[in-house]
Amino acid sequence: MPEHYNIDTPDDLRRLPVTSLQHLCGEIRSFLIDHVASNGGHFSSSLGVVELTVALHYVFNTPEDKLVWDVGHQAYPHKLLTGRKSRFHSNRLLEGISGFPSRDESIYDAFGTGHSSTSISAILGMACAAKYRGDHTRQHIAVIGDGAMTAGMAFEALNNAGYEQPNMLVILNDNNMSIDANTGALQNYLTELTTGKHYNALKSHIRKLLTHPGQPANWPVEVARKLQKAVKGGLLRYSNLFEALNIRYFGPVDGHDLPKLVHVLEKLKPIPGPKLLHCVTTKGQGFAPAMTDHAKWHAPKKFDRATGATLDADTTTTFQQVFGDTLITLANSNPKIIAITPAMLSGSALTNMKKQMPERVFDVGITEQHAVTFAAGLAADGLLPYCTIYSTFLQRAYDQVIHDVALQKLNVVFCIDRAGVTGQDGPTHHGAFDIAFLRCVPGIIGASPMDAEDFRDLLFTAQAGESHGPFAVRYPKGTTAPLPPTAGFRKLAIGKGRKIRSGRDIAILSLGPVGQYVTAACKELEAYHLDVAHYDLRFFKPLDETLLHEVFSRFSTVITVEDGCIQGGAGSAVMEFMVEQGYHVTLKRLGLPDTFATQGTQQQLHELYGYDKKGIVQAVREVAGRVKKPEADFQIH
Ligand SMILES: Cc1ncc(C[n+]2csc(CCOP(=O)(O)OP(=O)(O)O)c2C)c(N)n1
Ligand SMILES: CC(=O)[C@@H](O)[C@H](O)COP(=O)(O)O
Ligand SMILES: [Mg+2]
Repeated sequence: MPEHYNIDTPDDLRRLPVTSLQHLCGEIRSFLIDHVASNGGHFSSSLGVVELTVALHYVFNTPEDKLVWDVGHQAYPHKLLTGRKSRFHSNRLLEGISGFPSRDESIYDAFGTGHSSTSISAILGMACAAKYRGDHTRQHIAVIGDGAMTAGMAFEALNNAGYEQPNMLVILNDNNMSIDANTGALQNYLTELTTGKHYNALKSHIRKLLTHPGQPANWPVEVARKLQKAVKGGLLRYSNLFEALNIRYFGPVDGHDLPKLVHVLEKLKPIPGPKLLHCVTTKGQGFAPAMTDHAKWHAPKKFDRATGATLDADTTTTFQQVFGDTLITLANSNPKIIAITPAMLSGSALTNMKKQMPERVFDVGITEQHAVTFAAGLAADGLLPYCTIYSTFLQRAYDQVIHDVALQKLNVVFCIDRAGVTGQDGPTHHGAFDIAFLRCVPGIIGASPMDAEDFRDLLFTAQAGESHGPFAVRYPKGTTAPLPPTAGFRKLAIGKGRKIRSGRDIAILSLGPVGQYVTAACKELEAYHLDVAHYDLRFFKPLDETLLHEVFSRFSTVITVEDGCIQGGAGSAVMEFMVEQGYHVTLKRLGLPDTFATQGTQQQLHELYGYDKKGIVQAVREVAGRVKKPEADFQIH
């Protein structure tokens, strides 16, 4: 940030002459590039809205006027201008500031975001609240991207806004990109609007016709007036999607032309009712590599700012790679397999499959609810969809999982990516709840692999048999030991776990890759003369009752470990079994406590919440009475 401008708050900004603003934008960009180059984070969306952010805080009276950033991954310039410059070095770090707007963090963050397409509903709520209170002066602004605009929620809100008619401004930040290429008919429509093919051409034809020197003079005044009214109220209105919803459409405007933006926003300010300003920007503006390879620069890791080369390139195998490769292999031998992603094509490692078999991969936009019901439709017609959704985003489609898939016993494979803590995106993005919200759904099969081989086998098993209804496989973001070179597929028995290690003193039941921590902990516990048995549950539904009977009849102390919320999770399922079967043993459940897990690296969070190797060793020693339990289960200093 510019030392000589010394901008800490929008008030400082508003004291600058409009002519200084472009220079300030350059300095903000430079700061952002430096910061993300050394720390990683969301990048190109923020670079794309620098001018827009400056213009909004310049023209509107934030924080009194309300400003909501959709998704919030583009809000870094907003954070820098609203008092968080000095703390920005801690962005996304444990105990640092959030990478997204957060009401806990700043009065300038009118609404917390992280998940997409909530901004119009939220700002409409605030605008209606102001109207209800009789406040007709406060301004309400939502900034939403073209990707976020593809979601049903955005249209539900527009539908409502066009009816309620409160004072609000939606800024459609159209950079013609989602994380990957934006898909869907809306994108084509927006491109038509920006290139002026239809709406703007029609507008100017009509204007010409009505102002033609000869014509109107020859028409009776009344006829000309009626014609004008009809054209504006009908033809023009219904040729624009937003106008048809009773929302005044303005634009397109160049979102990097700062004086123009300031001028347009000033003009829009006094216009009552809901308005939409179509703003065209370039994702990654100001950093050449990010302006071309958009997907790569959406949220890069550390990089060399001079060359754009990635630093600390990760060469380890990830669950995502295993998923992408396995699905291609399975699809090659099973023509029924179809992949679906709601706008997370590269994040879900489906890019190669899309290249190899484009007609079998559907990127349906940011539409989790639709994605699930679309999968249900494909399944109802005999295909086998692998519906790949991040755990946190699946929360949106809960009713669709129940009503459209499970109730109809349709064969949909839910590939639940980013299960467990996801890291620096923090509480909005952790996959904490899927076990708890899925395991109460009748008939669903729910599994989580401990390693890459098991993962492949589960994906194979989900298509290798008779009809099974919904089959969910949850797996985390990140690294796994690579597959053995000769690994073939094994069909796994549904609802069967496995014994990893025998032991006499205590049994640990784990679900998913955290089983690796358990393996390491059991070894370490030998040094404390504790002989610990380890079982991999593999399935959280149905539970392996035979295995559980064995465990509860042999051990008086049992610990469960999972990367998910404790309340309602796999450990809770085990506890229900124990109580229902009349076993009386000491049971300790490790996982995420009853709080929204904070941000930090995955490793830091596993440690913080006590289910990494160290936490497991500690828990075993505590329940075995070898060490005293600390005061609190977990603490954030
Ligand atoms: C409900 C939900 N689904 C998916 C995502 C992941 N996601 C974050 S940003 C993004 C793309 C948004 O595109 P757009 O709104 O155009 O913003 P841009 O990245 O282009 O600035 C996606 C898919 C999310 N945050 N929330
Ligand atoms: C803002 C958002 O929702 C995405 O950009 C998300 O941060 C991607 O997460 P991954 O990096 O784990 O794909
Ligand atoms: Mg976009």
